[in-house]
Parts: sequence; structure tokens; C-alpha cells
Amino acid sequence: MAELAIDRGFLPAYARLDRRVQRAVDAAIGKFAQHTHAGLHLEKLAGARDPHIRTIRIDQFYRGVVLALGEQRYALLNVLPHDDAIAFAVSRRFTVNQALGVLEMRDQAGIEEFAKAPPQPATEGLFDGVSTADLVRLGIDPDLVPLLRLISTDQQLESLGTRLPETQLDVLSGLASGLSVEDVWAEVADRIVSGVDTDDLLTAARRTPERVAFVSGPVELAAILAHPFDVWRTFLHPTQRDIAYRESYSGPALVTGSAGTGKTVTGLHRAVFLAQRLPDDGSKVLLTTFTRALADALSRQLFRLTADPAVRARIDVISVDKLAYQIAARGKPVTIADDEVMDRLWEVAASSGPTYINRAGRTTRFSPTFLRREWEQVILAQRLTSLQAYRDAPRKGRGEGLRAAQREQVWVAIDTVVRELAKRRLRTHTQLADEAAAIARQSPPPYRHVIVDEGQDLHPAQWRLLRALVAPGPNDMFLLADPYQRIYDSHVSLAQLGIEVRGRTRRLTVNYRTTHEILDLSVRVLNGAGAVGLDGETDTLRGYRAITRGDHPVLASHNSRDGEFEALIERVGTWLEQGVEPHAIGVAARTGQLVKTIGKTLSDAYIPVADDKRGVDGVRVATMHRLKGLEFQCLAVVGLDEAVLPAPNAVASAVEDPHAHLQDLQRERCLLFVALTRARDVLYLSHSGAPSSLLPEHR
Ligand SMILES: Nc1ncnc2c1ncn2[C@@H]1O[C@H](COP(=O)(O)OP(=O)(O)OP(=O)(O)O)[C@@H](O)[C@H]1O
Repeated sequence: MAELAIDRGFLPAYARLDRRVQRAVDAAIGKFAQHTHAGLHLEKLAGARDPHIRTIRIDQFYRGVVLALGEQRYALLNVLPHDDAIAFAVSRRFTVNQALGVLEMRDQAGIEEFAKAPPQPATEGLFDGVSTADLVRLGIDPDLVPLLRLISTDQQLESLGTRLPETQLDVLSGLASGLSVEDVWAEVADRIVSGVDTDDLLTAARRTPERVAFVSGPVELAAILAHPFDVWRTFLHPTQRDIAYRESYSGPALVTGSAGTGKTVTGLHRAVFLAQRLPDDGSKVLLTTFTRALADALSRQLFRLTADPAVRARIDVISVDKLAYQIAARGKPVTIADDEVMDRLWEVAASSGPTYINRAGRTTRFSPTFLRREWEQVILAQRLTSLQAYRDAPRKGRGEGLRAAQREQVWVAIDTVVRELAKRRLRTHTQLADEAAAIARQSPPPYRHVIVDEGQDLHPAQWRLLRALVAPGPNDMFLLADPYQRIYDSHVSLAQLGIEVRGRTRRLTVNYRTTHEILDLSVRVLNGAGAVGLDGETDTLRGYRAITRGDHPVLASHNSRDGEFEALIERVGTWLEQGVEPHAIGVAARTGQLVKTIGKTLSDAYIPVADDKRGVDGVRVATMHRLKGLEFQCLAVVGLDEAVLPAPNAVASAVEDPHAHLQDLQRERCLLFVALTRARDVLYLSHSGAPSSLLPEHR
């Protein structure tokens, strides 16, 4: 097959076509493959901004747009109805970035139009702090600089940005979002090329895997076209590619990046890359994540990324809890204590437990939540098995100190719960992970590589288990985590668990999921607070940015829950009428009780609601916790009332423990952040009565 290239923009265009036109496109591509493109009437266009652009006939109505790269190589750019194809073809111009040597597409006609009615000069330009020399050093085309000097708002950049080459827009949005020239330089420095030949499109195309994919055979081509919506399979951001396809990391590597930056995508590519290199001797990659639902989602994505059964067979995709269960149970059934049972046990322990005098001078008891967290975050986290060990143990991150006598009382209260669990032959997932880790340490490590997604919420016992499953060495562990999405209570220092990532941490900053407007609101929920990462360093959201624009999120205020739910039914109904698939719609609320009521309310209104247990497809209604890791085209987050969020029972009293209080509030903020960043295109928020204090001032 003649070598053919596919431009990133071709896939969504192909995806939009009906099957009949797709078949005609396949046939046209087939002719290319047989070296018969002469017969396809590659047409040059009068008035084209780029002499290398051609169009080809697909059928009576459609034309393909093609770029002649040189040396008889062609890249498929777009396929559109005839007039649109011509308009597209004459307006675009391909250039080679003078700093990075990559192939870039600009909407030249659009830029000319923008230049005809440029923004009025303002007192402060968006790029005043960046010299022309620096802009050019970062790969901005010199002819664009005068226009950029007129830009003073994000909106103006957005308006011009859609017409600019993507790489350059990436640099400019990084600068506009607060990154310094040096920060942006650090992001692009590895890719700077010397001696760029700006006339050589073919070499430039080969340097641009994020936008041009060369396919050498019909199988590869068919595999790409089979999933045209999944652009991430073929086209990675250069940073994602660099991270996922690095030959070797000398030890555990940590990839951070906030919501939607492609951590999962990067982890999937890494899993396939590593699995492809494993010998056929039973060596395996473990790809694990927080919950079963997320592991199922990973499996589905992995399935789309590689069709090779041998590669798939070398990757085990399994949730951490299930993994722990399999190892610890060793084939015998183990009963896990569910939340209801545990809540009851902690309540009993707290109500009959020790009293103490709090800061306000009142006699009080340790709350069920306090005891549970003390058990999980101090005792299980450090594997403390005696009162003596607990008495001497540090209680990092646990707020108020405990005197020795109090520790003894707390230990006794917790011990009643542990004994009761043992008596009833019940165990928690964390206990199971601890047992599994102990077992795993005694056996030869079963995996060659371990990849962990959603790592921010794993408990130290789970990390100990994962550490024991792979021998320390190059490429042993590849970890993906976002400290801003930590919604459970684990505070982990990887180094203390024998997982040393220093010198091997990378950060992703471009959000591919969410629009600029949704991201802006979501980030404001975090209120500027920093978050400490798994490596013990304070993470930053600097440079975190979205690449698409959309409508502003809607915040609807209601006086009553009934009114709020009526509006929700109408909103979801409208999305369905607009053709959004039910499974692409999510509805989230803070509490299980609200979720139950919403599910029933929507069902009563004849809206299909997903039910995994019964295998029913539909709109997903779930708690904010359950939405972790998922995404929806349209998302409603409702019940955002003052009395519901932050959840009163999830936040320690400020009087009793100010440190825990602040920590709990931050966790609730992160929870709302996780929920809001699940939205791809449309976000709808509502509350009844007074709004939640966590909602930022609505702009
Ligand atoms: N290079 C890419 N090209 C196109 N789409 C991408 C790319 N990388 C990621 N995406 C898309 O962006 C969305 C977010 O990606 P992903 O789920 O991997 O991010 P994440 O960092 O794991 O998110 P979160 O932490 O919020 O769960 C997905 O829809 C994914 O397909």
C-alpha cells in the first residue's frame, strides 16, 4: 500500500458521515493505496492559500481535501459536502513551525478576516510581558506577532485562536493562563529542532505525530477508521506521547495532571507499549484502578486501543479491591463488611466509647467518623498492631493531638470494632489489602510492570500490595494521579512506602475533556487551595487549560425541591430531544438519598435511567463519588444546597478540630471539582433554597 497519512481533523469529519458516504471514502482511499491517485482527479484549486492543497471526488455530493506532502505522499485532511470542501481547501495554509519543525495548519482566510477588523488597542495586552524574540523562540510565526500585540482578553485570543495553528495556540494559551516564558519553554524545549527546512512538508509531517498519522497498511488504516471518535487512540499530545512512549524509566514514574488531561489515555498507551515488548513467557502488565466500574471502563478503552489478542492477553485489568480479594481470599469466600454494617459498628463504638473535654470546654465523645479515620489513616496505614505501637506512632495529617491517655481510650474503642468484625467473620477492603500485601511479599512478584490509574485515593495498604507485586527496577511502576481529585481520606507519601518517584514525575496540563467555561467554574470551586501530591510536593494548577470553548454553565436557583426536579426533568428531556444518547447524560448529587429520589423522579417522567444490576442502559444518576473517572457529554449536578454540600456529617466541627475541619472542607471542594469536571460540553447546576457555600460567585 502506498504510504498514506491521516490528519487528526479527518477523523471527526469521517465520523460525521453516514455509512454510505464512509464507504465511498473507503473506496477513494483504496485507490490511493493502489497507486492510482491519478485516476482520482486530484484537483488544484484556483485562489487556494496553499499550493499543496488538492481535492478529490468522493461521490456526487462529497469531496475529500488532501495535502500533497511531496514525494508522492498525501495526507487526508477532511471530507465535506462539495461547497464546504472547496471553502475549507482554499482557506487553509500549511506551514512548518520554524522552532519545532512540526507541520501546522492555519485558517489563513480566517486570519485575514480577523486582521481586517482587529481588536482596538487596549492599555494592557495579554502578551505585553512577552518579548517578540521570546514569542518567536517559542515557535510563534513572526507574521502573527503584530496581531497578537492587539489581543487583550481571553475572548479575543479565543476568536483568533480557532484560526491559528494548534501548536502555537497551545503556547499562547499557556502564556495567557499564567505560565511564564520559561515554564512554556520547559514544555516545548525537548521538541526544539535546529536547522528546520520550512519548505519540507513531508519531514515536518513525520515530526508531527500529534496531528499526522502515517499508515502503511490496510489493517492499520481500517483500525483507525473503525473508531473515528476515539482520536486519542492515534493522536497524542506531544507531552502525552513523550511520557507514554519513553523507552525506559529507571524506577517508578508519577504522572500528574488535573481532570481531563489524559492521564488514563497516557496510561493505556503505556500499558500497550510495555505489553508489546514483553516476551511470550507469561510475563504480564497489571493495569489497575480504584473501582470495578473504572476497571471496566479501562478494559473497554484498552480493547479499542489494541486489536492484538496477544498484547491484550498480557495485560490484566482489575480494580485494586478485586486484586486484594483474589490474593487474600485464595479461593475461599470472604465476606466484605458493607458501609451500613461499618457505620453501625462505629456508631456503637463511639456512643459507648471514651469521653474527653473539647476545646470549647465541653465533655464530648470521639465521633464515629473520627474513630474510623483514626483506624484507617493511622492504625491500618502504619500497620500498628499493639497499643504500645499506636501510642508511639506519628499521626501526621490527623489534626488535633491526642494525649497518651486518650490514645489508650481510642485504641480500646477501635479494638471493639476490629474484634466485632473478626467475630462476625467480616473484613473491610483495606484489611484485605493489608493481608494481600503480606501474602504478596512472600511470593515472587507476578507482574513485570504495574500501571495505576486514579492513584490519589489509594490507601497505604493498597500501595504496599502494589509495590509487592512487581520487582523494583526499570519501568516497574507507572502511576497516574491528581491530588485535586482526592475525595477519600488517604494521605500517602509514596517514598515512605518504598516507591521513590523523585526525578521521574511529569505533569500534563491540557484538558481535552471540558470546555474552557466549565473548567473555569470548576477550578474556582477549588478556591486557590494547593494540594499535596503523592510525591509530597505541593501540586499546582498553573497552565492547566482547556482547548475547546462552549456555553457557560447554567446555575438554576429554585425555592423548592419539587420545582428543582421539575426543571431537571425538562433539562434532561431537552438533551434527549436534541439527540444526546441517554448514556452520554449524567446526573449527580451529593447524597445517596437524593440520588435515589432523582432516579425515581426521572423514571416516573419516562426518562430511561441506567441500572447496572439489571443491565439497563440510560441516563446515569449517581453520587458525586461514583462519577469519579467517568465523563458525560451533558451533566446536571443538582441539590447543591447549603444544607447538603458540604455534607454536614462529612465535616468535623471547627470547634473540636479546626485542622480536620479545614481538611474536610477541602475534600468536599475536591468532590465538587471531580463532579463538575465530568462534563464534556454542557454543565447544568441547580439548588433549592440557599446555595452551597462551595459554589463560587456565579459569573
Ligand atoms: N490526545 C488526545 N486527543 C484527543 N482526546 C484526548 C486526548 N487525550 C485525552 N483525550 C480525551 O480527553 C478526555 C479525558 O481523558 P482522560 O480520561 O484520559 O483524562 P484523565 O486525566 O484521566 O481525567 P480524570 O482525571 O478527570 O479522570 C477523554 O475523553 C479522552 O478521550
